[in-house]
Amino acid sequence: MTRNPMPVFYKDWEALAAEKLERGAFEYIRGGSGSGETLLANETAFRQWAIIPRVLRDVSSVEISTSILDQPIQAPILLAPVGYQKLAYPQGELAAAKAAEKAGVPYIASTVSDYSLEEISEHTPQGNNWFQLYWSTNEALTFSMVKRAEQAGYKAIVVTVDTGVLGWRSSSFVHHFSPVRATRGGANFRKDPVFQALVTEWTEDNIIKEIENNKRRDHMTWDDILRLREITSLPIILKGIQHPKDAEKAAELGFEGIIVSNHGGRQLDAAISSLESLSPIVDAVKDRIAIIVDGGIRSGTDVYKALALGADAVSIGRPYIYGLAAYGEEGVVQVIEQYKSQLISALRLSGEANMKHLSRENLHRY
Ligand SMILES: Cc1cc2nc3c(=O)[nH]c(=O)nc-3n(C[C@H](O)[C@H](O)[C@H](O)COP(=O)(O)O)c2cc1C
Ligand SMILES: CCCCCCC(=O)C(=O)O
Repeated sequence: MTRNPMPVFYKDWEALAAEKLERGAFEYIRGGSGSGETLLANETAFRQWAIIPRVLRDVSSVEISTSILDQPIQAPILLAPVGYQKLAYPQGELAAAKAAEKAGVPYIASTVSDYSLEEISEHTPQGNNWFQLYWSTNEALTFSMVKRAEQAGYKAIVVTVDTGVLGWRSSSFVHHFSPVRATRGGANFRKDPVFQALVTEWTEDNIIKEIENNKRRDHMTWDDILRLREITSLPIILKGIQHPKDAEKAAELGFEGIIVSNHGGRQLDAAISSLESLSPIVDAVKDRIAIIVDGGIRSGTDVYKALALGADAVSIGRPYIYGLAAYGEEGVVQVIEQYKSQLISALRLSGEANMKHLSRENLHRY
């Protein structure tokens, strides 16, 4: 028997990433904001739910492929937008997006990617890529990025709405770490014609200064996002929804979906865990729009619990970045395949052949 050299558990992937990466980079990826309350709560919320197995049901065939935004996907799992992926691996976003393409799941490319949107899509001709938008201080730049995403074949725009100001990133203070400087990054900005016109002198310092000046708007409102509707026909997903009233508003305004997320515990420390946010949001929005949840999803059984509580799909951040740091594209494929087989196993062992039938009745709350 050949020994599988890849880790199996999240903690082991994390430990391997810690060995491979420079300390500041690893802590930037691993860390949360403040004292890490929400980071921890995201994971522990899953431990408060248990699966109640059913028996004597035919589970000889179990299907985990599904669709999201009318696109077929091989599992209800997406790769969350994570910026600066060269920190984890030299081929960064290219390797991660290729892994998503291979595994048949969507890849959400961040605004602050270390490869441009065009490079990512050229490397993944069969990929289901979505674009995550940080609303720039410069609206021409915002809309230019959206147009580039459309032209490069991206299938949805994910607007992150929880990052008007950056969370109190304690690990970055301790390690004095700047991800954009560490990767000499911002390739996606550098490729943008509106951005190019903003940089008067094309030096490294000026480029980074302009990225910092332009990457985030701190006074974005619902009206801004509604203007996006006028310039793109792509589905729009709002990422960073935690309150049922905001979910309700997103549905009323006709957005196609939301990502229930606290940014992996990196923004408001002491914010509610993602899983705890989910049920009230599902109740508020019912089946009107797609609901994706992220934060603390560390195995296929966590995916099962999120689906049973009403999510249509989940996205994962750190887990695949650790796979990327450990073994590049292959590591990311391995992480996704482990989630898939754990989900299949959980469905079989709990007597559920059809994951669409999962409901709160499958779960017990301690
Ligand atoms: C290193 C790192 C960088 C991230 N960069 C972005 C980003 O560029 N845009 C964004 O919307 N979210 C970003 N996120 C948040 C993720 O999209 C996602 O919400 C979070 O990682 C989910 O939690 P998990 O890591 O526990 O799975 C980032 C997260 C990490 C860990
Ligand atoms: C515009 C805000 C920059 C954030 C950089 C990436 C990110 O989201 C993170 O959590 O870190």
